[in-house]
Amino acid sequence: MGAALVTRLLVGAIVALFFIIRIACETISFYWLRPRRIRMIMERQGVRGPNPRFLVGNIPEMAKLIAKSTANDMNYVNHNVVPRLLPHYAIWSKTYGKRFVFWNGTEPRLCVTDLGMINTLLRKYSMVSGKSWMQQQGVKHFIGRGLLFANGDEWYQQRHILAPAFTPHKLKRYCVDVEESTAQMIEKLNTKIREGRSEFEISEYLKQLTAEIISKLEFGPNFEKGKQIFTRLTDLQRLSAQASKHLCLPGSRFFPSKYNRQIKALKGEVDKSLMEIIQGRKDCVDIGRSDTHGQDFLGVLLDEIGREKMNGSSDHNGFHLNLEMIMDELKTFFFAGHDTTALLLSWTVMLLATNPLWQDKVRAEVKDVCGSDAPSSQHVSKFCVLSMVINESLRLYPSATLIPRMAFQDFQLGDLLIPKGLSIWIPVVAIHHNEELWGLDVNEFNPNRFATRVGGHFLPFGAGPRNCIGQAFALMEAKIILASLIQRFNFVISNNYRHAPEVVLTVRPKYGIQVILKPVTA
Ligand code: HEM
Repeated sequence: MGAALVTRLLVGAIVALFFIIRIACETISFYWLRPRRIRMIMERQGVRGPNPRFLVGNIPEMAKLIAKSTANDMNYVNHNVVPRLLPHYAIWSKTYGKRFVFWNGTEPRLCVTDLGMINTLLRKYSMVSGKSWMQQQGVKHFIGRGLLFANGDEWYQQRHILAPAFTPHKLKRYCVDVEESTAQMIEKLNTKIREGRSEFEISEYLKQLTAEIISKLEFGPNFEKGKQIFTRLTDLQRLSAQASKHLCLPGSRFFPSKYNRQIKALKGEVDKSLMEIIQGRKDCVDIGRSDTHGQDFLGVLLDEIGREKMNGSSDHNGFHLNLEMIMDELKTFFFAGHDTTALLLSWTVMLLATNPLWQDKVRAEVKDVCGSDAPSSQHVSKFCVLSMVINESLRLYPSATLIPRMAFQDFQLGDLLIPKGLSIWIPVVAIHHNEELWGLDVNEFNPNRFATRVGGHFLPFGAGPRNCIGQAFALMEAKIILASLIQRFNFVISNNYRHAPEVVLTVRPKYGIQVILKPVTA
């Protein structure tokens, strides 16, 4: 009896020791050996960069540079934003050349601006590269395993399941919601003007508008509840944005720190409310109260689960959608689909408010195309000048400053061997402001450059199979909203506007966009 107990204890101790040694080895490999190996491989190929510090890499240096470059507003509305938004890129690309490696904590990141390499990476290697562990950890509590952060086969199957939600027929349907919500916002603005107000912080209105629209797209009749949930999700996004500061230390995500506790509590609250909507919609069909899950995005996803149940198998190579994943997709699409579009609209209003000649040109086009009708999906394809203006806005202020990809296996990219575990960063905002690609007026607002097709150096929606799934919808939505605004109002930039773009996941105006609105008289 005694001997058996001792044997069991001994076996237990050996197993525990085995696991401790394994975890220690994995930690050493992950935090030290692997990064060292990647650094050596890249140095052998002549790619260098700033020296990283243990565990924190170049994060403190980047944080310091950004704090300095964004400490003050820009002197006047000028669009030379790269030294302000990516000061580390501006300095390191001068010191180390067009491609260099820097370290986000223990994650090595190769910065690449060569268009041939970018094209190959985004188009050819979409299955063997993707979002890194560090990035996934940063958004784990916020949007989880939805399309934006999924990788490999899981990403591929999700993309195929979600594509039917963005057919031209569905987009037209969603536009009815865009038109309705825009009309309501315009009415709100008009009421305030009638009450005597003339200055508006327009980006706040546009954020609320796009949040309402994406909530309608996702939840249809349940959109008001969806909107409330998404307010909490925005708080969660703000907390998650600080993740890189909190994830450098090994195991830090397990510490019961104030940050970790706050994030978990908020996530619990958001998930519970979302699950109530999802389950409610599903129950209606299960108990026979309704024979359809609905035409909205949630309906498309629940239909997919219903189809799997009926067929008894998945059409997607064994990949199964479940309610948890639906929740992650709903959060992902809210995150990816409302702030980005609101920012496009806000920057475009700012650009038109500071370029009255272009504002007049767009207004004349809207009058030509729509007459006195409210802009709608049927007008969208006829807005040529507006399209050029939107593209120029996306060039100067792309919501996504960077497109990241981590290599999941070794592969050849141009003349470089990319080792497994190396992250590749495409600095979109720097490419969009590159004089060699765009000409001497690169930092000026000149929509005429989009009068003809531009090449692979215009990347506001990414490229290749992993490009933005919502691109067509975002552009339709933006055109309807901007055309509606410009049809009804003249906008002039207010003296209170402070030009201070900053990056908080996306490129945003630090103090909003203050404009003076005057109703257009016929
Ligand atoms: C002006 C508005 C928008 C901009 C500038 C934008 C930009 C982007 C970019 C650059 C990517 C690629 C990210 C990468 O390759 O890592 C992306 C992906 C994505 N976008 Fe958008 N987006 C916009 C609007 C939308 C809208 C309206 C939706 C949804 C309704 C949406 C949903 C997504 C999703 C789900 C992905 C991930 C696609 C995948 O990985 O397969 N986006 N977006």
